[in-house]
Amino acid sequence: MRSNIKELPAISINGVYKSFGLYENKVDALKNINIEIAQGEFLALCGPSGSGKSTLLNILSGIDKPSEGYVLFLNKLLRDLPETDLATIRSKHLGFIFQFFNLIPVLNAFDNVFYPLVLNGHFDAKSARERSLHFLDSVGLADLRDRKPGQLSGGQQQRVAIARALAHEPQVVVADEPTGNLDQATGEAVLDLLLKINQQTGTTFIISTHSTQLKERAQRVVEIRDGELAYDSAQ
Ligand SMILES: Nc1ncnc2c1ncn2[C@@H]1O[C@H](COP(=O)(O)OP(=O)(O)OP(=O)(O)O)[C@@H](O)[C@H]1O
Repeated sequence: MRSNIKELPAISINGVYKSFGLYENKVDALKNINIEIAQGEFLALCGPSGSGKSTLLNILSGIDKPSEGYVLFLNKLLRDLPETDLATIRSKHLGFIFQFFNLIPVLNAFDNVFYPLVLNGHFDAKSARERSLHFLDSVGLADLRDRKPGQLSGGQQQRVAIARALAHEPQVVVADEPTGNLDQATGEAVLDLLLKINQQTGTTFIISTHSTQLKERAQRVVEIRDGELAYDSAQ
């Protein structure tokens, strides 16, 4: 059963259009996007500001719905799922990493990883504690687990966010500009970490980015311009 699941594409995006607003305010953010993403891929999603990258990430992770077309996530048709099922998919199979880390400032590093695990209802406190320690250790932050985000550097905060995104061992990690708020050296270290995790665990990564380094090192590069697929290194 598990081996069949492994052979399915992680995500299949089919004829996706997305518009915002109406009449003279209408913005066509995505136009006929077709992308199949295999499990284990490390994909950089590129394009100028406003080209539609965040819109596409929101649609492929079931946060937003396409105006037309459909997305299969691990062979499930997101369009037809009720919000409770979408929430379950997000909490079990997806991890999110953001440009501004989105850590909870009053919680220390450990609790920023631990609480989402407990609250998503898939782990009891004991296994959530073990997972939190394990994943903080794997991003090199076990010793700093008692520090709050304000007592950590940008790179360290992003490592906490990566541990949080990975701690439930999702099949797919979606990252929106994960190195966009980091200096070049720190951004490169975070990229090294993401590539290492991808190679060690086979987790699929879909990363929107303006970073040349990330584009150069990604297994696959997809570029969107004005809402259209302009380039796909896999084609
Ligand atoms: N909720 C919304 N309402 C109206 N327009 C929107 C909305 N979200 C996005 N847009 C528009 O859709 C287009 C694509 O935006 P999107 O945020 O996906 O671009 P992006 O490539 O992620 O940009 P950036 O690199 O600056 O983050 C833009 O013209 C944007 O203004």
